[in-house]
Amino acid sequence: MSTDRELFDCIVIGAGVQGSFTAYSLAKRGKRTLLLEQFVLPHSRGSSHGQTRIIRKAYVQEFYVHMMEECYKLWAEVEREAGVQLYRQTGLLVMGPENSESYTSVKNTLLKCSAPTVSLTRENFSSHIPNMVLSPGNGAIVDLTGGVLFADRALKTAQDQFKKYGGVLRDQEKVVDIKPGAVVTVTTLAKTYRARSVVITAGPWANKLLAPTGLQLPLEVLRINVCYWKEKTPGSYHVNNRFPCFILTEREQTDQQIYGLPSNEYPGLVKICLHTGSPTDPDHRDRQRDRSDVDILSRYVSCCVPGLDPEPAIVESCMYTNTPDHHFVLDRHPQHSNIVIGAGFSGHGFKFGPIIGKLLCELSLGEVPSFDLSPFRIRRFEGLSRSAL
Ligand SMILES: Cc1cc2nc3c(=O)[nH]c(=O)nc-3n(C[C@H](O)[C@H](O)[C@H](O)COP(=O)(O)OP(=O)(O)OC[C@H]3O[C@@H](n4cnc5c(N)ncnc54)[C@H](O)[C@@H]3O)c2cc1C
Ligand SMILES: O=C(O)[C@@H]1CCCC=N1
Repeated sequence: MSTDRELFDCIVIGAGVQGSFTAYSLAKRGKRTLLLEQFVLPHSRGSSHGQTRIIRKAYVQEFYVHMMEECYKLWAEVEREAGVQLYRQTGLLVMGPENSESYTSVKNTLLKCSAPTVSLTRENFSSHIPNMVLSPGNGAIVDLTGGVLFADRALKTAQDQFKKYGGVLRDQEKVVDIKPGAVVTVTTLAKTYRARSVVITAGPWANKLLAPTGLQLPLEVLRINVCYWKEKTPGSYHVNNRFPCFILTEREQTDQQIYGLPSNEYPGLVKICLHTGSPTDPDHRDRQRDRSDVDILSRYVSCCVPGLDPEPAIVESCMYTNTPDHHFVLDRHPQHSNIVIGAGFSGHGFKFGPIIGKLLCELSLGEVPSFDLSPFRIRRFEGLSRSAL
């Protein structure tokens, strides 16, 4: 096994959205950065593939709204820098039982943070949102900043800009060992590399990568069925027909959320998914075929999105990596401060890519992060994370 002679400032492991934006931030700041990816790029085996993701300010927690305030600016900066469009504003319709905690807390946070919104009534709902039914007892508010991120394009843009700033991207190089130290040694199936710091952004593989460093986080990997539903009348759910992204904060007194995006990637097909799935091993994702969520979605489509065929036309796979509280992990390794971890994005991390990249870059350079990271610390899992050291 050969050893690369260069000493990198930082090695980022995993070229999903978080690793790609971390590497981009480091290279933009002039740091010698190596980005390692186990698969040939682009690939559809992790969490960042697919053409679209929702971007929004609509959150229960104010800290996410404040992060997004900066993140919208960072998305616009990348768009300008690369000369590509990554965001399309559609508005995000938030619906939920009018007096429920899940709905009122999102609504109150949006209003408290002065995010631009429009509150809808039962009377004016259908004139604003065509072809959708507001369930009895549900309220509706539109987060006007909500919209679609062109995900595959965003990922490629982050990687291309990283390379433009002088970064080194090696795909098809699976990392098999990390040796902590003042200089960290990273071994792939092809080579050994050395760096002053390492950032682990390995998505569903985070715990496999952390094992040699003696740390295990309480992460649960879920396989998600990504369902696309056919319009009965072509174009009726297209953004050009004012159809927004939407989130239903809870369904029939369960804590399950349903979300959707206007037809875009497949002509005439609308993406509507359940915000949960079934436990899986990322190396054996396709072994398991639980479709109970598809039945739940079929019933929802029949009653509330009546202009769609209630059988999915396409079902694809993706993975979530969930923490117990569904908040991210953005922290230094408890025993090795030059190993930084970005993990547990819990099915809602894409929209934060540029700001997470900036924050992980700051952590890896030993700086005080420009945002309060206390909600994202590893020590909140005390008793749940395992350290072998
Ligand atoms: C169906 C679905 C819908 C979603 N919708 C939204 C949404 O609307 N809005 C939103 O904001 N977020 C959404 N998300 C969440 C978002 O996509 C994820 O939070 C985000 O993509 C996580 O990125 P990541 O970089 O952490 O992980 P990944 O994209 O999985 O990247 C990790 C990378 O590390 C690589 N890797 C792992 N192990 C190794 C190794 N040993 N050596 C080298 N490389 C390695 C992997 O191959 C992979 O490329 C959704 C997710 C899914 C699955
Ligand atoms: O993060 C998002 O916006 C989406 C939609 C709601 C559930 C999870 N992902």
